[in-house]
Amino acid sequence: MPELRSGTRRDRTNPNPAPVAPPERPRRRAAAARNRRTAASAPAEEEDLIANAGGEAAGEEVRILEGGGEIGGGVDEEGIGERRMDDYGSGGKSADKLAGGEEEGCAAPLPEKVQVGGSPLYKIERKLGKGGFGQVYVGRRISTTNTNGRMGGANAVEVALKFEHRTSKGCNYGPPYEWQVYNTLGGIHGVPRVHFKGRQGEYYVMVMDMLGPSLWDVWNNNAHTMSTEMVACIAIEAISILEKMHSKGYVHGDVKPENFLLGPPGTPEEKKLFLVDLGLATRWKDTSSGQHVEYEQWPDVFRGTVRYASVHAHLGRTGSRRDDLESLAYTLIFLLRGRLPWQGYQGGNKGFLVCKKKMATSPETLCYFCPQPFKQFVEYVVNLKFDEEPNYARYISLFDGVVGPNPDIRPINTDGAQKLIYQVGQKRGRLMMEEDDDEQPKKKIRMGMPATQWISVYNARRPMKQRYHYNVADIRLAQHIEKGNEDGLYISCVASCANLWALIMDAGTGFIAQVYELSPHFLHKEWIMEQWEKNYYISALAGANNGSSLVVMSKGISSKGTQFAQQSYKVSDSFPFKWINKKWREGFYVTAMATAGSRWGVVMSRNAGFSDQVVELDFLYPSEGIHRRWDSGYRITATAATLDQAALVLSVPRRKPADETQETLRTSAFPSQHVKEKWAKNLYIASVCYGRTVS
Ligand SMILES: Nc1ncnc2c1ncn2[C@@H]1O[C@H](COP(=O)(O)OP(=O)(O)OP(=O)(O)O)[C@@H](O)[C@H]1O
Repeated sequence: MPELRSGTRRDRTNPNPAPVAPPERPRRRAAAARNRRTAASAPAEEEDLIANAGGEAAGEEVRILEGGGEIGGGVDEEGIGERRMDDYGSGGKSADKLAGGEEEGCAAPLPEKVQVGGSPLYKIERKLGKGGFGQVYVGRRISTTNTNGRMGGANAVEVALKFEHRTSKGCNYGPPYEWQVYNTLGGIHGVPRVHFKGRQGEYYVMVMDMLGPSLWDVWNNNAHTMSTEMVACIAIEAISILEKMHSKGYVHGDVKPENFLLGPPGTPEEKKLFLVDLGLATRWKDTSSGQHVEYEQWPDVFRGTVRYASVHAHLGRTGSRRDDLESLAYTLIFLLRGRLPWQGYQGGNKGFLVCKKKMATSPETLCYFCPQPFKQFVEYVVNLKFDEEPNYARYISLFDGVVGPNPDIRPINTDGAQKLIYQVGQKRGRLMMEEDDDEQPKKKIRMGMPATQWISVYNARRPMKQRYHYNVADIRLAQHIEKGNEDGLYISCVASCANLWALIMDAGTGFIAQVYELSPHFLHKEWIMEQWEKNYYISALAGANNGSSLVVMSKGISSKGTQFAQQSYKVSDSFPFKWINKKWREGFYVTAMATAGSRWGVVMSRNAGFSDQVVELDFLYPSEGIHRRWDSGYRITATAATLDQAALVLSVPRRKPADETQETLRTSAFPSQHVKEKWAKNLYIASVCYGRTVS
């Protein structure tokens, strides 16, 4: 198991942000819960209540009911629809990292001389740089053994010595995790070679090839500018380095200007590009099976550097090849334009605001004033799927027109890229990549145009009566609910749009009793606790933009439905994933969810009838994630959305339904007509919410 480093954030002397170092991600279930560095931005917590009900009988599962709501959107007058049993016949189926270094209060002084793992003896000279974990110094060889007097290689007169203190979080389990990665990647195209490593006193020391300035240094020393040709050459060569790294099964995980170094000045390698700092590298390909690693999302886990991280990394998705390329795209635009649109955010929710801005910035806006190839590159990489193989050769060829035709006089050595283009050309039986004829046109995301919509989810059920009401004002709620109850229907979901309610009532809930309350609070604790005392549990809730809420609490039938054994809810200013994660470990599952304005309300219950649960959270409808989860047996069981984000909870039911069909719809108006079409196919609304869907 890889050890990963972790620590707390601190500012660097370098004005650029350093990576955030998260604590270990908890293991939720057997599948691929790898150690991660996580960011800890605890949301403002307001409620965390538990109802401990004594022994309600548990039988079969009750469908979990949910609702969500948001403001905005054009809505018309109140509507109602009903599917009766006789409608369609009855035969149908239904950071910054903290290094052990001098300024951080780690008292251990660096040794004056270093000799580790059979290396020559080195005298420590000037400092080359410092990151969140390590500090890097020049080591000058003073022993005379094994020397041929030349620079470079294991016998070099000057080497780079990377020190990590043994108490640094990255060394919790022994030597730094980065060492393992260097074992595989050290010395491949664009990665410096590590010659010796070992522990000396309080420090783990890695002896590596000495390199020159970073791209950030070059940009900084050149009045915060860099020529288009230089950046295009960097693009070309960096893509080829990433291709090589990826071909070895790794993603770098922290691509940024500070981690690209040039060779030492005055040497034949001074124009050669290297990528360093492999402390966040992870495998995208499983070593033994050769398969792509499993897709996961842990919305409170962040790895990398906020400014350059991919949107997927912000959202806690498993790192894959696309993330390095997206970070490279931001690196290039930064070097070219001197600034990225999401710089300058501060405060506890900086990560959220930066990610939101990244999602809201179209490639056109990001690359305004940049030559066309940069925009095309951004467009390609932000549209890559989780396990999609990037077309590296094609990306490289985008920059052909921006760099000079003679590779020998380019500001950056592009040998690696030329080799790659040549190899791919050979493989394909042609020399260059003009095409791609075989590429399907893709639906573009991140158009910089946010939209809010209804998200409705439909499950296959045996024919039953279901009824919906939408655009319901507060005062009309009671009469609809009473009428429904008279007809033998209970509320299964609620939602809100523009301070009006949507109400789904049906005959298939399995409830035996139900109460509800419309309250000006999100949520009304006293009332909920009173009902908990009477063994009612929250079965659906919705919040309006004005802060009011509609909470529905129900009792289940023991012979037909599961009665929750315990329930807990939380209201918070950001999506409370940390809390959800904690509750998962205590045996709770999300059973209802809603939003009021930008606040989230999440209800979790024990004995919920699920064997596993995941969350998909995004700044748009997370289509790719949902399809992946569907393929692995999850079904959406709760939805909610704010104006910024949509969250979908997907669960594996303990009892598999006879028909697992589930469909979703996104519509700008309440899907009144669509619902009828779904009913005709015995698909019934299982969840509905209104909020952010596309951008
Ligand atoms: N081989 C090298 N030759 C010259 N300078 C180097 C070398 N390796 C690292 N440096 C310098 O030291 C700095 C810190 O190194 P590195 O990024 O590996 O440390 P880190 O603590 O893992 O950093 P981070 O906080 O980015 O994770 C680099 O930005 C670079 O300036």
